[in-house]
Amino acid sequence: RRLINSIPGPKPTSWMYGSLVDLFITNEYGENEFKWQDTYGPVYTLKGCFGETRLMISDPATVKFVLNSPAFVSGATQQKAANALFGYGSVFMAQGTSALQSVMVPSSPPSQHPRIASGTTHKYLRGLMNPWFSAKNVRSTLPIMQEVAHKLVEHWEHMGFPGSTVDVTRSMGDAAIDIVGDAIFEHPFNGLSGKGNLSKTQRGLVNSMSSASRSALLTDFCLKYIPDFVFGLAVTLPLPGTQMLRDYHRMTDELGSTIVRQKRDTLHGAKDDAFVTGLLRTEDDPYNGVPDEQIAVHLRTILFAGEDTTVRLRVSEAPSAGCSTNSQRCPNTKKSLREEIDQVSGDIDYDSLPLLNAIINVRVSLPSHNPLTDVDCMLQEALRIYPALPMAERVAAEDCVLPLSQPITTKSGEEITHIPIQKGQYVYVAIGSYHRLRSIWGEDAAEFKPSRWLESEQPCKGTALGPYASLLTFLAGHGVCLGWRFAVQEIQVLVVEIVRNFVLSLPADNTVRAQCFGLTLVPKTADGVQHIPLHVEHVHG
Ligand code: HEM
Repeated sequence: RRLINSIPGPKPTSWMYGSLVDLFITNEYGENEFKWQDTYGPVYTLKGCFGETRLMISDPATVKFVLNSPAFVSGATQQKAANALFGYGSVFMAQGTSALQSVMVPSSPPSQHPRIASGTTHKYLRGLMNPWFSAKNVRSTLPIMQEVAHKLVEHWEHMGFPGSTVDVTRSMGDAAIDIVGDAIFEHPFNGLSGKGNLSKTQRGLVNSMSSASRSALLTDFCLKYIPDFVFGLAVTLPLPGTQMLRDYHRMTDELGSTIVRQKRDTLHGAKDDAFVTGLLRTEDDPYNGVPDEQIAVHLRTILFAGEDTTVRLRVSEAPSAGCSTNSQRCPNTKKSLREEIDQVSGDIDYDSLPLLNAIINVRVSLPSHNPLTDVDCMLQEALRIYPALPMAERVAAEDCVLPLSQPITTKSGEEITHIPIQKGQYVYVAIGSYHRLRSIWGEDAAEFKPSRWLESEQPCKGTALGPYASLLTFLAGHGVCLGWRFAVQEIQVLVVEIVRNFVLSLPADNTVRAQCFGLTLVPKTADGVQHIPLHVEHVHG
């Protein structure tokens, strides 16, 4: 621990909050974090609440180790929050060691469970879900996503969006929920039609958790010292926040039971390729899968993982896709992206649209003559610059040694090439900082520059860490996002449909900022309101 304390880092500005206020409560996400990286390099220390030392890492060798090593698990706070939000048994919290005892299904203790005995709960749950998220399966959901995208356009028309300035986040969230319902759970969640309360309740819950404040930082710190049973009792207190959580659980528990009942009724004991079927137990193999009542836990996990992250990303792209009025950022883009999309008709091969994918950083093989490469495209590289989760928190479950790809000079002038750390050490995997490392992404790493994805050389110089375009946006290693293919396809489909029909622009007097809290990026306007007001116009007048 002494060596950790000799690793340089920013001076704390408060004894109570350390540097966490400077990390999280800033006008724009990364305001201080990216400067710290420039000053101290890709591995530095940071003071948390009451003098606790945390490590910030963006060094690819260190990040790779942390994300792949079983020695690192989700932190206690994250696990408690996941327990409260999703319920015991979520794949998210199963990364933690304590989860291994608590997660799995009271009716089948791990010792009696052949598959769990040979691995961890986390691995087991991923094994149940992973097949559904294969490239082939995700591609088969394309028509469903396209149908929801058409409904979104109709909804905007019906609501009279064209000609006005509106917050589109709500309807984007409704569309994301409908896509999860129709494509993954084969059940209508009625977000866009307004007939269901699910997306409204979920939005309320997400918004209530997404505010950066000093008291939230303290709560976050204290949570890990609160025993599970006390936390469990606290969640039952009659407070507005906990009431909302209970309503959400009641609603999703009922929805989960309905989905299971309908699935069992249609299957009649047979099997199909559906996501839910992959989780269900059967009479022939009662120890495989999860009990019926746990489907609601996975429903909540997928709803949160698939709605919150994706909607925030898509909305941050929307102005640039339809072309922001910010001429410094994208003077030509509107025409070129629109042209690219207008040129295709019939069945779209989304992966073959260079500009569209440059926005979201898909690497594509370009045609020999690409009319768009000379376009000074300045669309946001949304996935790189605005990763929905710009930081992942992990804690060492045992003593271990972290590798470094470049040596660090300690405060005492000693050069070290690895860092021994003790059990209980908290680490932030700094995803947003990694995406701004000049050694990896070039001198212009901090710039919005989609054209980097249109050049013949890979923009990422170094070992690829994530599953997609060498980005860490979907993380990497054993906790890598299960739904990354699904998310990418969903973004492609919705952006294309929106750009085909509408021109979006940011109102001139309203700058949207991204603030980081609860570890996700939250878009806000200068007055602190969580929304993105966009001016919507029809494409053709
Ligand atoms: C742009 C959209 C998305 C982004 C940026 C994103 C990012 C991430 C990240 C960074 C993690 C790791 C979190 C951590 O361990 O701290 C994660 C996990 C996860 N994501 Fe995504 N995600 C997106 C969309 C989706 C979608 C659409 C789904 C499902 C339909 C999904 C399902 C999951 C699940 C189940 C996990 C937990 C994996 C595990 O713990 O093993 N995600 N995602």
